[in-house]
Amino acid sequence: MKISLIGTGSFGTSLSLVLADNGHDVIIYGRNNEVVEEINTKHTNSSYLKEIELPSSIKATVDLNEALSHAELVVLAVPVKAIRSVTRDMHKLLETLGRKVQIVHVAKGLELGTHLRVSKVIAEETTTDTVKDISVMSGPSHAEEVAKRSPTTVSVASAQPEYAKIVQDVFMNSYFRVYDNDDMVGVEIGGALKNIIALSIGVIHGLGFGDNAKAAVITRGLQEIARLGTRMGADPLTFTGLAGMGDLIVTATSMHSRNYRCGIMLSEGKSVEQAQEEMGMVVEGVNTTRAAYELAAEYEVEMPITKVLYQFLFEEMSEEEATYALMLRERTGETDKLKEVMGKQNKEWTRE
Ligand SMILES: NC(=O)C1=CN([C@@H]2O[C@H](COP(=O)(O)OP(=O)(O)OC[C@H]3O[C@@H](n4cnc5c(N)ncnc54)[C@H](O)[C@@H]3O)[C@@H](O)[C@H]2O)C=CC1
Ligand SMILES: O=C(CO)COP(=O)(O)O
Repeated sequence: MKISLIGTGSFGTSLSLVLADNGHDVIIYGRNNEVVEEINTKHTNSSYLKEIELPSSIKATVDLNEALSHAELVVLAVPVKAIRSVTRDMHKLLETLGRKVQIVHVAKGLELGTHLRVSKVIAEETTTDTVKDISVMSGPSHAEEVAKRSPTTVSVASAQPEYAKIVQDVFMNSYFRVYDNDDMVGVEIGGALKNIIALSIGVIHGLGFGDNAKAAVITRGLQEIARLGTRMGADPLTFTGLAGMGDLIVTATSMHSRNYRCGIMLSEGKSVEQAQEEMGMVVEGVNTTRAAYELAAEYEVEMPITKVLYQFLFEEMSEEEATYALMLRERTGETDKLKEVMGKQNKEWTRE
């Protein structure tokens, strides 16, 4: 299949390798001339993936028009904050070209201000004249390990299940396994909100807290992800899967994770801006903490870890105050609030 990847960062590049391994005709669009030149001439992308040799069949371009002229399937691998402008540009070009494509996005976050899931942002900026379907692919998949062809599993969800199957077919191979899932809300919310918990775990790791504290934040974090997600229409079961627990484990326990590493830097007294600058790659958890904090208020869902991280990041709450705020909360049952949300939904979870 002719596939265009948008974004020559860590994940876009590693996915281009999977697709090239599967024999697809792959072009990758990036805005940075040097990176594009390096992919085309040296078959490496050393700014994002160290010591990885890319298949020489992968072509890169700085011309979005060229990338889209080629595509049947477009894989969107840019940070959440770039999704709206990139899809707006794509829509205009596709209209001019008279072309219609399938989109699968891999971005993990919520849009600031609107609090929208990424598929909703894409839908707002495109029409059925230019886009056949929008899918999301998400799960425990550090770019560094995918690029080393280390066994990886992810989920794909789509509003129209037949399109999820196309994504599954295109990506699946002996080291990259794709499960389809019919819960788009859950897959997107799991991927977005795990970054909040990974950032929190980075902070508590940096502060020297122990494994008990980490397990507590991971587990209670998953409960609050499931509460907000279920309230938004997700299937609670999705959060026990790859896009939920799976991605939470991989991000909250690994030095590959930019969110986890950003948390450690914050615990060392660096500012959010310093940490992001030093990372040189996207840390989605910062904006997503703000969006999820606001969304939780909108949906009237309790999210204590998100709230405390929000106050720590944006309102100068100290680590000590943050710890007390969590540990000394009013006593509560372990699963009561999730059950309450599930009861309130009082309807079948929705595909969209
Ligand atoms: N790195 C990973 O292991 C994984 C990342 N993701 C998600 O994929 C998304 C992208 O992440 P990474 O590739 O890791 O980020 P990255 O920071 O490594 O690369 C981002 C790329 O997007 C490009 N970009 C930014 N704005 C752009 C624009 N307006 N037009 C064109 N290109 C633009 C940057 O130049 C850069 O090449 C994020 O939402 C992330 O959460 C998902 C799964 C795994
Ligand atoms: O989502 C990821 C792995 O599944 C990568 O997480 P980070 O963005 O924290 O690096």
